[in-house]
Formats: sequence, C-alpha cells, structure tokens
Amino acid sequence: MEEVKVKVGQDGYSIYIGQHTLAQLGSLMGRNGLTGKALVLTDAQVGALYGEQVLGILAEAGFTAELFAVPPGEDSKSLAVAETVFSKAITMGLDRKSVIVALGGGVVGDLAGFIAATYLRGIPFVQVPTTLLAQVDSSVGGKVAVNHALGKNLIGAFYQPRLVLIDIALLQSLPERELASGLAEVIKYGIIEDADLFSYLQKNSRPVLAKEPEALQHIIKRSCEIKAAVVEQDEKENSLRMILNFGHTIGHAVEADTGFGLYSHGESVAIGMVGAASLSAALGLCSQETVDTIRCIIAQYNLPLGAPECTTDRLMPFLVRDKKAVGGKIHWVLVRSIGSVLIKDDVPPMTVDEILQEITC
Ligand SMILES: NC(=O)c1ccc[n+]([C@@H]2O[C@H](COP(=O)([O-])OP(=O)(O)OC[C@H]3O[C@@H](n4cnc5c(N)ncnc54)[C@H](O)[C@@H]3O)[C@@H](O)[C@H]2O)c1
Ligand SMILES: O=C(O)C(=O)C[C@@H](O)[C@H](O)[C@H](O)COP(=O)(O)O
Ligand SMILES: [Zn+2]
Repeated sequence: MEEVKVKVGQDGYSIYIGQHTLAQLGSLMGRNGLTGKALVLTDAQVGALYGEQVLGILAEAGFTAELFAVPPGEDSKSLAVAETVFSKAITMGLDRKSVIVALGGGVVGDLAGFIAATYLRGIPFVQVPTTLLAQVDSSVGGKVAVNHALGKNLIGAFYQPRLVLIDIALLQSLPERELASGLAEVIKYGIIEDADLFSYLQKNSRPVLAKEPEALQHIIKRSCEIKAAVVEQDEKENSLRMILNFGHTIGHAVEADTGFGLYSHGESVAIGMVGAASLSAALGLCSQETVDTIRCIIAQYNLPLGAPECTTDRLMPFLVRDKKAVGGKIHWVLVRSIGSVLIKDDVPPMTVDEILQEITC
C-alpha cells in the first residue's frame, strides 16, 4: 500500500492506495482517531456489491455502523436527496464524534462530504472511492457539493476528509464507460501538469483499459500526487487550484444543458477539454498540433469530442455561472503545451461563440 499525504489544514490527511486495501478500513479509521457510530453512505449499485463487506469490516473494528443507499446517478447530488440522508443521520443519533463513510463514486463522495460539512455544523468523514474518477479526483481536495437545476455544484463547501482509502481491486466491477470517464480526469492532469503522465497514457492504453493493477496504481498515485500538491498550495481556489478545472467551464455547461445524465461528468470534461484546447489555439496560445494531440488521446480512450445535442445559445448562460467567474468575467484555463496551462479572464465572447459552434455541430 502506498501513501500520499495532503498537507492541508492543521494536520493534513493521508490517501492510502493499493490492491485489496478495503479490509484495512476499520483499523485505518481507528489509527486516525475515529471511533463510535459510522453512517456508510453509498448508492444502491455500490451498496449491493460492497455494502455488507464494509459493514462487517467496520463492526470488526468496533464501529456501530449502518448503511444508507441513495439512488445511483447524478440526480442524487441534490438538496432533496441530502434531506433524506440528514433524516437518517438524526434518527441514527450521529453526534459530532461520529463519522460518515462515503462508499461510492463522485456522486456519493460529494454528497457525503456535503452532509458531513453541514450536519451539526461539521462531523468527520472518510472517503472510500469506488470509481476511477473518484479515486483520481473527487475523493481528494475537499470540494463537496450538491447541484442546482441552474448549474453544477452550486451549493457546497470546502471540507476535507479525515482519510481517503483507495482499493484498486474495486475497479474490477466498474463498467467500461465509467472507467473512461475517470480517464478523462487523468488526461486532464497530464495536460495541466505532467507531460510524462500524458505520454504514459498515450503509450499504455491497452493495460490501462484492461485495468491491469500496475497501470492503475501508477496513474492513480500520480493523479493524487498532482491534486494534493495543487490543493496544498491553494485549498480555496483563489488562483492555482483553477487549473484543476481545465475543461470544466464548458464541461459543466454541457452536463447542465443535457439535464445531468446524457453525458457523464468525465465525458463532459473531455468535450470541455477539446473546447478549451481549440479556444487556446484560436487565441494563438498553443499550436494546432497540441489541439490534435489532445483530440487524439480523448478518442483513444473512447471519450466524446463534441456534444451535438447542445446549442451555443443554451450553453452561454451556464458559462457565466461558472464558479471561477468574478464580476461576470469567466476565468478560462487554457493550454500552452502538454503539461503547461495558464488562466485568462479576457477571452473575447466572439471567440468563445465560435468554439461552442465547433463542439456542438
Ligand atoms: N469533488 C471533486 O473534486 C470532484 C471531482 C471530480 C468529479 N466530481 C463529481 O463526481 C461526480 C461523478 O462521479 P463518478 O464519475 O464517480 O460517478 P458516480 O458516482 O455516479 O458513479 C458512476 C456509476 O458507477 C457505479 N459504480 C461506482 N463504483 C462502482 C464499482 N466499483 N463497480 C460497479 N459500479 C460502480 C455507480 O453506481 C454509478 O452508477 C460528478 O458529480 C462530479 O461533479 C467531484
Ligand atoms: O478539485 C478541484 O478543484 C476541481 O476542479 C476538480 C474537478 O475535477 C471537479 O469536477 C470539481 O468538482 C469541479 O468543481 P467546481 O468548483 O467547478 O464545481
Ligand atoms: Zn471534474
């Protein structure tokens, strides 16, 4: 098992990464000062696969644990579903020393973190991510939120978990489409920070798509290291952290415009990365070759390059509501070359319009 530290807040926390690590959940929680009651929040699909096993592991470590499953899918990241979880927490008698364990993908993790941040004004929570996307991205860094019909993640907080336990063996049951979705965020890390990771992905699509443990361990650890380093420097997204949002300005607009479900989060980010790369080239910031390289890796990992269901007019209002916008100015994360990005807040709306036309045709 490898360990990546996230040095944020008073004590920071650890991300534990390995094969068949789940059995150590209870002991790691104990070692990190957690005891008492535990509410394991999951979705119905993940709960059916791993719920009983996790309850057993926690019981053996002395926790009084109960499972609560929400419906699978993005719709569960809502205030309505959060309300049902709050009711469970209250009837179970969770107190400030109790813990919420997020067992699932990014939907469960973001929802569980939101509940943990607000229930009794904050109780500890632990991330046990079960999708690749959650293992490389959403379980780390403390962005917790639910959606609003008018936009993604509009109601939330920065609230860090007490530990993250990644068991790559859990990915064996993950459907291909969900694996690809997580790979979109790994491609993102390559573009924003690490040309070597990008080149590893270009050369190793076979073992990665075949879920070979060595390949998974490599890309997950590297992704967590990159995210941890960024979050340590700018936890609340005042500047540097914006780079983790590469592809998300358009990506979130695509997700919202298609009703949160037609395209998964990772697929929407893939489309958004194509848009952001084309925008960068249109502004003379990167070469057309860089755009083609990005399009090529996205296609290599079976991810979409555009969203023909969307229209420019409908996407525009979502862009303005991007959380990186200040005073109506959108902060775009743009690419210079693979491994290097920059932030720009003076992109002409006409150029954005042209790029949106391209990705929606
Ligand atoms: N907080 C952050 O920093 C952050 C970062 C990236 C994404 N996100 C959020 O994460 C969410 C997307 O997360 P996701 O892609 O994990 O989607 P998800 O949580 O909806 O999971 C995808 C599907 O996979 C199933 N699943 C999960 N684990 C499984 C397993 N091991 N085996 C079989 N099936 C399994 C789930 O039941 C679900 O149907 C979005 O809401 C996005 O906004 C947050
Ligand atoms: O951790 C971050 O910071 C990110 O931007 C990671 C993104 O992959 C993630 O989708 C995040 O939830 C987006 O946040 P938002 O602030 O744009 O809602
Ligand atoms: Zn994302």
